[in-house]
This record gives sequence, structure tokens and C-alpha cells, in this order.
Amino acid sequence: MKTAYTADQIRHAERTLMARLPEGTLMQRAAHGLAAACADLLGRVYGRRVVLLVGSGDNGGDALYAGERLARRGARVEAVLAGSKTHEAGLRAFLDAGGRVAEQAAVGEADLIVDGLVGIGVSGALREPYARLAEEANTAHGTVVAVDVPSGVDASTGQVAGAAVRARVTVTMGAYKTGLLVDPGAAHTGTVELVDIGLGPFLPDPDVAALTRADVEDLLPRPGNESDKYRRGVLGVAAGSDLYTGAAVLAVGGALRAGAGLVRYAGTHEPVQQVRAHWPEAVITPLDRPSIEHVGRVQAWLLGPGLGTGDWAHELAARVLASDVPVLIDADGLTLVARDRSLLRRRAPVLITPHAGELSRLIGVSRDDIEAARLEHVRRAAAELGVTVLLKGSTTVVAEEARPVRVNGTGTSWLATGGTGDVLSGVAGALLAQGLGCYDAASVGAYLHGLAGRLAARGAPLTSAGVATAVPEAIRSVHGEPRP
Ligand SMILES: NC(=O)C1=CN([C@@H]2O[C@H](COP(=O)(O)OP(=O)(O)OC[C@H]3O[C@@H](n4cnc5c(N)ncnc54)[C@H](OP(=O)(O)O)[C@@H]3O)[C@@H](O)[C@H]2O)[C@@H](O)CC1
Ligand SMILES: Nc1ncnc2c1ncn2[C@@H]1O[C@H](COP(=O)(O)OP(=O)(O)O)[C@@H](O)[C@H]1O
Ligand SMILES: [K+]
Repeated sequence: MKTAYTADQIRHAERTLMARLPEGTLMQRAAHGLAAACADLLGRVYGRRVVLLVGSGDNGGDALYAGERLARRGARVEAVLAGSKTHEAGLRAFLDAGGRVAEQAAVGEADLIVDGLVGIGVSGALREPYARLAEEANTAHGTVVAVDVPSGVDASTGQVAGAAVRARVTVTMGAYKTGLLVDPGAAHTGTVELVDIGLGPFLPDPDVAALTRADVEDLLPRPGNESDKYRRGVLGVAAGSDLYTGAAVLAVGGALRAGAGLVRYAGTHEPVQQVRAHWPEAVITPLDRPSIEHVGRVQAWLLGPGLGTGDWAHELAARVLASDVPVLIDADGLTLVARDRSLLRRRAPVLITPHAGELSRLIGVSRDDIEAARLEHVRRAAAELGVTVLLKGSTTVVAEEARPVRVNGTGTSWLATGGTGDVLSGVAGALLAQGLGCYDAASVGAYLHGLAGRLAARGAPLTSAGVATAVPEAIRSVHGEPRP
């Protein structure tokens, strides 16, 4: 598990560790790791031009001590002192090593720009001259390395209130910060390199976590000798309508590719024809009234994609939600629930998979506000609605009360195309049917779906059907080797 922490959690752990070490030790460890990463990026250090953007806090101190090390190896290092004050000991060491303070910023001519403006101590939007320097770094041709956090990104939330550095590499100290994993902050980090400064034993439970390949491998159900199609997990799918047939086809496809033992599809005439034509594997119950009584036993339901939002759909949703198995609610199902919250009153677990617009209707917050503060709102929705919430987007976040938010970054922006959400609901629904809890089904589903998106795209446009087709390949790559 990749774990990440808020600025307060990091500070607390740092204080505990610092009390046991000679003063300055942590900053030296940080500077050592930072200088090594810079040297790697430069290739040859001697004679190269490095500009340090130095803010008034310890983030600037890290940059100055790393600059000292690079200067000692023959780099031409200049520091732009942006704050009202500067880390004194760091500046002295830097000057002693031959570093220079630049009056006029030479950001444009640098081979490497080290962003030490602000780290975990940032509050609000970058002020001047920090904001202007961040913009200059972003348009310069040199490689940008952010110290700890790209300046302008809130380390605790990933929020970006104004100008912010966009780094090629972020060298982060001691532990990942939440803001490095959650958009919009995550889009600013480039590659994140973690420098071990000995913080590990002092860290609390994480604020957020991201599944690794090994975690997903452990969580993914696998059929064994004793398996049969019923015991592997049967998913009921209540999706599609005579107007929207594709959503049903895509959701069933996602579910079949993600290892459901059986998919039972229930719907009206048109989507039934389509699902039958695409997926002879599915067991189909044509519906002439909104009822699930003839569908047969299932271990979980997927409710909503393309279902419509009229009385018929409402009645079918009510029947599905009155069952005693876990239900994943997506798309039109979410519109129905937003209109009639009483539908959510049930004992068995509920997983909802909204995008920001759908969540907006559920919690009465604007879409833009949700996009700007995804963590805050996904947590709030989980608490207010008492369900597990998977909020879709460039980083997908999964919240369940009293657990760290799970963040998924395996996706690709090529997934921003119609129908990929229907595939995700099928994948996560199949995992629910196979016995995973809502939290794991959602986060493993998002992981596989993102990976399948990458495999389907390979740098070019994808189709949502192609994402479903790529899910087995994603599962194979999680397992490393195909096992017999
Ligand atoms: N502690 C340790 O042992 C270790 C710490 N480490 C390093 O220290 C970093 C934390 O250092 P920190 O606490 O000094 O805070 P930091 O991020 O430099 O920023 C504070 C300064 O920023 C300013 N400022 C704030 N908001 C601003 C804005 N919007 N726009 C403009 N300015 C703004 C604010 O100025 P003020 O508002 O006070 O005028 C204040 O002076 C951490 O990220 C890591 O790199 C590592 O070396 C590991 C060991
Ligand atoms: N910029 C992006 N980067 C990565 N993934 C994205 C991006 N935009 C959307 N996605 C993913 O694509 C899917 C879109 O789902 P959704 O909005 O429900 O679309 P639809 O309703 O057309 O199926 C989600 O899994 C979402 O996380
Ligand atoms: K920084």
C-alpha cells in the first residue's frame, strides 16, 4: 500500500523524530536525497546551470543545502531569494560552496530549476513574487524539480488555489503527502521520488492510500478447484432502457470480463436484444413490468446505467434496493436516489459511483467546488449518505467512513469518453458479487479499469468497449505471469 499523510501528520512525526537527533540532521538527509535526484537529472553536474527558487521557510533550506552540494560538484548554482527572510545556515553553506545569489532571476537559462519556494508550510494561493517565479519556472526550458511538494499545491488536500509549479520530478521528504496523490495537485508533481529521512516509525495511520499492484493481486478473487459459476459470484444487472441500450451492453461486458461467475441481466425489450446479441454468456430476464422476482438469486446488484429516470425506473430501483444483497448504484440510479433519498434506507451495503456532476445532485454542492476539493467532498458524501462513495475523475477517490480514502491514479485521460463509466460499474459490480466489500470492490475496480484504459489506449483514442476487452489483460498484468 502506498500511504500518504497531511502536513499536520508529517509535522507531528518530524517533531518526534527530530527530538531524538542532532539539530539539522533531517534537513541534511533531505538535501542529500534532493541533490542526488538533481544530479541524476543533470547527468553531468560540472559546469551545468542550476537556479534555486528559495522561499522563506525550511523548504528553501532544503534547496540551499542541495545547491551547496551541487556547487561543490562544479555546477554553476544561483539562488533567487523570494522571501522576506531566508534559511540562514543554509544560505551560508551555499555561499561558502561558491553558490551565488542572483539579483535578476536567470530562470530562463537554467538547465535545472529547483523549486524550494514553499512545501508543507503553504497556506492559500501563492503570493508575489512566488506566483510569478512559479509561472517562470513553468515556461522555462530547464527541468523543474519540486522540493517536497510543487509550490502552490496544498500538501494536505491537493487543492491548487492559484499559480503552482508544474514539476518534472517531485522529491518528497519522509513520506508521500496527500496532495501529491490527489488532483488537481497530482497533475503538478511529475514523477514522485521519496527520500527516506527515517520518518517511517513515527507516522500515524495514513490520511489516504493507493493500492499497489501487489495489493490488488492479493485482493483479486481467483477461482479454485471447488469453484463453480454460482460460488464465483452472480451479479444482477438492472441497466439500460429502450432509449439507452449501450449502457447495458457495456456494463454487462465489464462484469463478464472482471470474472463474475454469472451475469443475470434484467431489462426491457430493446436492451435485452442488444445484450443477447453481444453477450450470449449472460442469463437474461426480459421485463414487462419493473420487478426482479423472476431474475433468480444474485450475490450483488448493479443498478442504474442507462436505466432512465421515470416511474418505471424508480419502481425497479426500489425493488432492487429492497433486496438483501450489496448494490452498486451508478448513473441514472444516482439521479433516482438524489430525488428520493428514502431509496437508500436499507441494511445491506451500498456503493455509489458518481462523477462530480452526479455527486453535485446528491449533496447539493456545485460541480466546480467538488472538482476543486475532491477529497473533502467524497468524505462528506460518505458520511452524509452512509454509503461507500467512488468519485470518478482523473484521480478516482473512494471513501468509506472511518477508513483512509483510497486514491487511484492508474487511469489515463483517454478514458474521458462516453461509456467508460458503464464499464467501470460492471467491473466493480462483478467484484462485489465475488465477495469483496464495497471499499475493496471500488478501489480494485478503479485500479483495473484505469489499467485497462491504458492498455486499450496505448497513447491513442480508445472506445469503452475496448476498455472492457482489455480488463482480462489488466488482470493478467496484475498477476505478473499468467498462472495455469
Ligand atoms: N522540519 C524538518 O525537520 C524538515 C523539513 N523539511 C522541509 O521543510 C519544509 C517545511 O518547512 P516550513 O515549515 O518552514 O514551511 P515551508 O513549506 O518552507 O513554508 C513556510 C513559508 O512559506 C511562506 N508561505 C506560506 N504560504 C505562502 C504563500 N501562499 N505564498 C507565499 N509564501 C507563503 C511563509 O511565509 P510567511 O507567510 O510566514 O511570510 C513561510 O515562511 C518541508 O516542506 C520540507 O521541504 C525537510 O527538510 C525535512 C526536515
Ligand atoms: N481526465 C481523466 N483522466 C483519467 N480518467 C478519467 C478522466 N476523465 C474521466 N475519467 C474516467 O473515465 C470514466 C468516465 O465515467 P463517466 O463520467 O461515468 O462516463 P460515462 O457516463 O460516459 O460512462 C471514469 O472511470 C473516470 O474516472
Ligand atoms: K516546493
